[in-house]
Amino acid sequence: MRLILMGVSGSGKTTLGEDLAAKTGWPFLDGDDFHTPEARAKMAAGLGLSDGDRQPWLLRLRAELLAHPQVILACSSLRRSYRDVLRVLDTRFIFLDVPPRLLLARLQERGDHYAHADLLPSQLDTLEPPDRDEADVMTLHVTPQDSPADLTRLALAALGLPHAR
Ligand SMILES: Nc1ncnc2c1ncn2[C@@H]1O[C@H](COP(=O)(O)OP(=O)(O)OP(=O)(O)O)[C@@H](O)[C@H]1O
Ligand SMILES: O=C(O)[C@H](O)[C@@H](O)[C@H](O)[C@H](O)CO
Repeated sequence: MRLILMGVSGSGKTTLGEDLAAKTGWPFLDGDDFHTPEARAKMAAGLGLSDGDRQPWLLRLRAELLAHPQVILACSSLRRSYRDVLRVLDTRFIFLDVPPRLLLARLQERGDHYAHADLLPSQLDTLEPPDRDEADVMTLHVTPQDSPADLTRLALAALGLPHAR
């Protein structure tokens, strides 16, 4: 399975991805590591990326997915058209749906990252939640009470994967 963790900045993709990778032994790729320096600088300045900025990045991530039949990828995948680029054989998505207030609190707390809270409005504007026909997307409605361990358990159960390696 190629598992893609989607959601806006601060939704917890990296946290969940690293935990799932530790549990499953599958490799973990973070979409953040594939941005160009220019794209990072733009986001660090609080400016959202355009479709044109994201296109080469999505194509790089698609190539990574094709090269890794069993992998966990953190990628915001905000628009339907972006998800369609990432849809290769045996792809599943988990959408981390987090209330904006919780996202804001997390991003204000997080220090060591180029994406700050000022990027959040453009992330939320760009987000297209999964359409009804996107049967390969499973949504996790995250509350402030859900610890990383809770979300890992829910994700593993939803995917039908064993809970421990
Ligand atoms: N379940 C959780 N409970 C509490 N805090 C969390 C949870 N998941 C993630 N966090 C915290 O929220 C912040 C954002 O998480 P993370 O970096 O994993 O998000 P992300 O979706 O990968 O963000 P980005 O796309 O900007 O890289 C981090 O400081 C992380 O420690
Ligand atoms: O599509 C996007 O705008 C980007 O993927 C962003 O979401 C960042 O990569 C990330 O979320 C911030 O670190």
